[in-house]
Amino acid sequence: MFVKICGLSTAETVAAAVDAGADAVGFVLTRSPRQVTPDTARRLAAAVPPHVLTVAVVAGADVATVRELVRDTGLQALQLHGDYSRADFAAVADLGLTLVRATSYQAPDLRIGAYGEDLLLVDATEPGSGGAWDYALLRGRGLGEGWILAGGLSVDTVADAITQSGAGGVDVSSGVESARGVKSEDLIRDFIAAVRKAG
Ligand SMILES: O=C(O)c1ccccc1N[C@@H]1O[C@H](COP(=O)(O)O)[C@@H](O)[C@H]1O
Repeated sequence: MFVKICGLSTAETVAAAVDAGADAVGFVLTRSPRQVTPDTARRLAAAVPPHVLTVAVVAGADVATVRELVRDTGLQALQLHGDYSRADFAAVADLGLTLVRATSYQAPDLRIGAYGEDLLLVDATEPGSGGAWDYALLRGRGLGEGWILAGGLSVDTVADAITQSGAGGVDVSSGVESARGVKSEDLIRDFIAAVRKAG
């Protein structure tokens, strides 16, 4: 089971996620209570071992801005939330990053690779809001191998969410915070332990 901890902004919480066994860590480069600058993302990611995927998270910016944001960060993956077309994905393919298409569970084209992406992240309608949804809606929908579930997951709900949805990975932001935008090292550890137990 693939686990991504998103919205990290301090060296301590990045270390907690890595030490607890996260497969990926996300840095939000777009308007959010968790927003970090590209410089901060680069500094934080430099301390992450290469086996942990470092992900730039961007929502709604045009392709030129996306390219500018990730330039020089050294991050390994790009997670795009919003109304991006197949042409937009093609226009960032040359960056050589692992491409993550983040989309709502209500959107069409729920299949890995439909836009040339490497990973499909299926989220609530409002990314980063902590809003949960009916994860069972996606069970048996044939999304492809290893799609990632997101939206309102927490230590208490993640095991059931995995069972209900059949997802091969999970992503969390709000559910590992002590206050909006403030990550908790204990919750990060507890969340990853809950996923490992379930998976
Ligand atoms: O975390 C954010 O603030 C954020 C902002 C803009 C786009 C995506 C964001 N995070 C992603 O949102 C989902 C679920 O978050 P939550 O657990 O419901 O808070 C996840 O994919 C994050 O990567």
